[in-house]
This record gives sequence, C-alpha cells and structure tokens, in this order.
Amino acid sequence: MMLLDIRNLSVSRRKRPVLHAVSLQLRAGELVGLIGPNGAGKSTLMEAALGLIPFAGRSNLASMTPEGRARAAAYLPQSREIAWPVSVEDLIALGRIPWPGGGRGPADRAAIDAAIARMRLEPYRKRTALRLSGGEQTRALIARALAQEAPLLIADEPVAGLDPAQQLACLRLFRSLADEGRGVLASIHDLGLAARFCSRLVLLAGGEILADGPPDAVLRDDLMRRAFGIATRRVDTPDGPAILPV
Ligand SMILES: Nc1ncnc2c1ncn2[C@@H]1O[C@H](COP(=O)(O)OP(=O)(O)OP(=O)(O)O)[C@@H](O)[C@H]1O
Repeated sequence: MMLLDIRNLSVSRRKRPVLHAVSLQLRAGELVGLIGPNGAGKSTLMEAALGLIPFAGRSNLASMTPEGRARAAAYLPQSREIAWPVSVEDLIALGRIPWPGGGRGPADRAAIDAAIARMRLEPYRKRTALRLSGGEQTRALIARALAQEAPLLIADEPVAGLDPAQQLACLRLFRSLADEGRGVLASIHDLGLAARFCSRLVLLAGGEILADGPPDAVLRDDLMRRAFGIATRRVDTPDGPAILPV
C-alpha cells in the first residue's frame, strides 16, 4: 500500500528555490532514510509533503483534510519544542487528538501505554516534559507520534541528540514498525546507522534526488563525494556496515 506519494514537488523559500521537481513514494513495510547535506532540503521536503508550507506539485498527504492527514501520518519535527509544562503522559496523549476518544477513551489509553512502553518512558510518565533532558524530550515526542497510530511516521532527525544506545533502540523500533506493516520516512545524518537499519535510502542534494535505492546502491563513493564533498570508508562488521567519513 502506498503511504506517501509525492510527485514533482518544488519548493522555494523566501524566493530561493530549495527543491526542484522531487518525486518520492513510500510503501507500507518500508523504512526509508532521507540523507543529504545540511540545507539540502530534507526538512523542507517533509514539511511540504505534509502540506505545512506552500509548494508546487502533488502530495497525497497535503491534499487530505487536517484530520484525515493526522490519521494518515504522524510527524516528529526537527524542532523539539514543547510549548506547555504538561506531564509526559499528557504530552503523549496529544497524539490521540485525531481519534474519536480524543485522548481519553479506552483505545486511547491503550495506545498511550503502548507508546510509553515502546519508548521505555515508564519512569518519566508523571514528570513535567519541559524538565526532561533534550534526549528524553525527543523520546517523549517520538512516543507522542507513536500514540497517533498512523500508518506512516515522518521523523525529522529522530536520533539527533540521543545517546548511542537510544539511537540503536530508536532505529530498531522504527525497523519493527516497518516490519509490522507501517511506513517510516526518517532523515538521518549518521550514514552507518542509515545503512544498517533502512530498507532504502534517498539521497537529496542540490534540491534534487541524487539517488534512491538500497543502501549499498546509494552509499557509493562517487555519490557521497558529489553530495557531501567527502570520501567515505566502509567497514563491514558482524552487525552491519559502519560508514566512516574520511
Ligand atoms: N523558514 C525558512 N525560511 C527561509 N529559508 C529556509 C527556511 N527553512 C529552511 N530554509 C532554507 O531552505 C534550505 C533547506 O533547508 P532544510 O531545513 O530543509 O534543510 P535540511 O536538509 O533539513 O538541513 P539540515 O540537515 O541542516 O537539517 C536551506 O537553504 C535553508 O536555509
């Protein structure tokens, strides 16, 4: 099932072209890593796909009603701002707003508890979200997105600011979401983690998709050099490849 269908999407920000005719499809069961240099337009692509900023072209999500879209896709923005001093549990409950119980029904309770368990946030449940560390806040915001129980998760740099163990836990979780039949689009700067966990990588640079395919086909030397201006070394380990920028 197609969860994300972007066709010929172009975006200008403050009259500067950022994306040119980008097309991207994502199906249920895929964990797609969006990679590319700073300023390549990864966040812009996610925001436009969700209809949060103006664009030319087509996105299946942007043409939905706000409620329909919230049921179709959960979003973890790059900015981890938490606006109010709510408890972690209440923050996560906000993910249930699109559903009939609005956060208070039995199905909502189950979804909130499951999200707390999956992000291992039980000890933080009653704490004020604003008073958590940066990484803990990120985990709470990922839990909010999980509680939304949308078939598609769009996560902007979900592992930024997480410690190595939490980075692995987060990507393992995303992998299992995909294995359960959901779809995940996540921007990731760590190429090794992207290679190990993603079923597919999309390399964005210069406002265009330079490559889209299995990690090995995208993390080629020539493409890395073109996109990032660096060489990479690949070290194969029993747990998967490590990609070292050199
Ligand atoms: N609100 C904005 N107003 C104007 N220009 C913006 C705005 N947000 C981003 N841009 C510009 O759009 C381009 C793409 O930015 P974007 O945040 O999408 O890149 P990115 O690939 O997500 O980068 P990073 O890896 O640094 O997060 C950049 O040149 C940036 O300066």
